[in-house]
Amino acid sequence: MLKNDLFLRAARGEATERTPVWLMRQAGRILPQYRALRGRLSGFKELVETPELASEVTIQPVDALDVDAAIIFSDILVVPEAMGLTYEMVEARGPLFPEVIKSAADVDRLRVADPHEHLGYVLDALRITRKALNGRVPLIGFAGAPFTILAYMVEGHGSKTFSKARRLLYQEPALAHRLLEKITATTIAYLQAQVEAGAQVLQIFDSWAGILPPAHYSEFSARYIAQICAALDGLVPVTVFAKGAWWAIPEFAAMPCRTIGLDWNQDPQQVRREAGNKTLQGNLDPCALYGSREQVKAATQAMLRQFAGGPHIANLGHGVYPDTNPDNVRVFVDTVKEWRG
Ligand SMILES: Cc1c2[nH]c(c1CCC(=O)O)Cc1[nH]c(c(CCC(=O)O)c1C)Cc1[nH]c(c(CCC(=O)O)c1C)Cc1[nH]c(c(C)c1CCC(=O)O)C2
Repeated sequence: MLKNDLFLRAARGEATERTPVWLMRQAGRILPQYRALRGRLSGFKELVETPELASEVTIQPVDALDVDAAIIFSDILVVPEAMGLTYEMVEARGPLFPEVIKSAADVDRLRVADPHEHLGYVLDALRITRKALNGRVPLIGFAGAPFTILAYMVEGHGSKTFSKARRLLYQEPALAHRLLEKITATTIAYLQAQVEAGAQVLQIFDSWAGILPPAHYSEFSARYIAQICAALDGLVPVTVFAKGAWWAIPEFAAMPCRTIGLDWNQDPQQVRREAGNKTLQGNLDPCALYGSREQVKAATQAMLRQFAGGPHIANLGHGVYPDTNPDNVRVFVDTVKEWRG
């Protein structure tokens, strides 16, 4: 059924004729066709909540960049919204929650969302996209890790420190756990529904993992990611990407996930030693794409060399930055495709 199943085979740990490649945040502002469509709409949320349009921008990078996987166009912040906390996407600023979680009563008011009732627009986008892709490449579904979602729900917006969210872990750990449990229950049902709707791979984004000390990371984040992986075990391959949490690799290695995502600060050989037989994904520095074509090619080859010795899915170490020249993204993709380690 799949014409290109390189990603799925690499995720399962099978040998592939070449390394599969895609980019986190490939659907979005690096593509002029995305910006053109986005410019005709009222805002980001209209795009996310209109399944036909979300599907269109999901497929744009498959056409324009020739990547080996599509990632459904959505956002991790649809989960807090489904639980009862609305977000706004402020132009040139980022996400904003007009109301935040401050007290036990706030946590009590949140619901464990039924994905069919509250996230039907994402499930519809997955169904439409799966059909439109017609087996060209696998479709990735995703969600934020519970801690990263808590960070936005408590802080209310992006932050360098997320100190309000981190304060909660010290001052009211029991309340933090109650919130994390509700987010986890919602996320499990949501990811299972994504698979039913057509997602063939799932990725969990723990974008703010790196701000926690290791002991807090185990207690407030890894523990819930493990529950999610256990609930999805046997369904589809799951990738865990925890930016900055280099110390947590042995913990991820013990989870029933298939792939571990690396950021650009991590050493692939070191991770291979700690991660057993997992597939590794990553990890070119997104800023390497600001170089010349020759520099991009050399940096990509150097990255590929570092992943020798086990299954690898090539990617950046975090999402592609909006001001990246798509021509250089093509050089990255083509260099991976030509590589025969
Ligand atoms: C932390 C996080 C968010 N969202 C996401 C994360 C985890 C990944 C990461 O760490 O980068 C995940 C996400 N957000 C988006 C996708 C779409 C699929 C893809 O990867 O191409 C994915 C997988 C679309 C988006 N999500 C957002 C945009 C840009 C909004 C626009 O088009 O105006 C897109 C394309 C907005 C967004 N959404 C979020 C922020 C902080 C912002 C503003 C900053 C930014 O623009 O990157 C929250």
